[in-house]
Amino acid sequence: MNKQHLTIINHPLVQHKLTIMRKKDVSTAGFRRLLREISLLLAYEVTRELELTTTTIETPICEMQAPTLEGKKLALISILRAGNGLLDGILELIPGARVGFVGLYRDPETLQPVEYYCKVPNALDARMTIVVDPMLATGNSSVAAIDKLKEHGAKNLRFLCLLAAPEGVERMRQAHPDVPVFTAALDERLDDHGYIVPGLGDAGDRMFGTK
Ligand SMILES: O=P(O)(O)OC[C@H]1O[C@H](OP(=O)(O)OP(=O)(O)O)[C@H](O)[C@@H]1O
Ligand SMILES: O=c1cc[nH]c(=O)[nH]1
Repeated sequence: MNKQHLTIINHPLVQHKLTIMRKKDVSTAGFRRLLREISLLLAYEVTRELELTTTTIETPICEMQAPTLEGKKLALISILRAGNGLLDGILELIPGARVGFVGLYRDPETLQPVEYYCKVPNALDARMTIVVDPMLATGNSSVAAIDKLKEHGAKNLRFLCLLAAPEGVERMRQAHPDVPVFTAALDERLDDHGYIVPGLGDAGDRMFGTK
C-alpha cells in the first residue's frame, strides 16, 4: 500500500485544544465546544485528497476556469454516540456531506463492540467515506464499523479520531490496511479496562454528561 497508514495532525491549535480537553476538570459544555472547534481543524487535514475539477464561472471582471470539488458528495459516518461530537463540527465545514450512523457500544467486560443501529447513504462505492469517532482504543469498534461499511460497498475510506492507542492503530492496520487513520495524538497504551493512557477518559460520557 502506498498511502501513509497513520497521520498525526500536529497543528499547534489542535494540540493546544486537545491538552485542554484532556484535563479532568473541563466542563461538559467546554469539552463539547472544544471538540467542535478541533473537528474543523481535523476535517481540513482529512479532506486534503478530495479531488478537484474545474468549472466555468464569471467573476465581476471576467470568465474563468475555477476549481470545484469533483464527484459525488462525500459521506461522513459517525460511530454512535461519541462520533457525533466530531460529526457536528465537520458538517459546519462540509454542509452538503451525506451522513450515516453506525451504532456500537463496547461491552465493558469483553471490550467487543455490540451493534444496535446502522443507516448509511447510498452509493458509498462512489464517495470518499470518512468514519469519525474520537477514540481508537482496542480498535474493535472501528474495525467492526468499517467491516459494515465495506459490506455496504464503501471503498475509499478514511478513519478520523482524536486520540489513538498503539494497540488500536495496529489492529486497524491488520484488519483494514487500505484505510488511512488520522488522529491528533498517539498515546502510550491501554489500561486493564481498555482505556487509553493518558487519554481523556470516556469521550461519550464527557461529551454528554453521563457516567
Ligand atoms: O477502540 P475500542 O476499544 O472499540 O473503543 C473505542 C470506542 O469506545 C467508545 O465508545 P463507547 O463504546 O464507550 O460508546 P459511546 O460512544 O456510546 O459512549 C468510543 O467512542 C469508541 O467507539
Ligand atoms: O479511553 C477510552 C477508550 C475507549 N473509549 C473511550 O471513550 N475512552
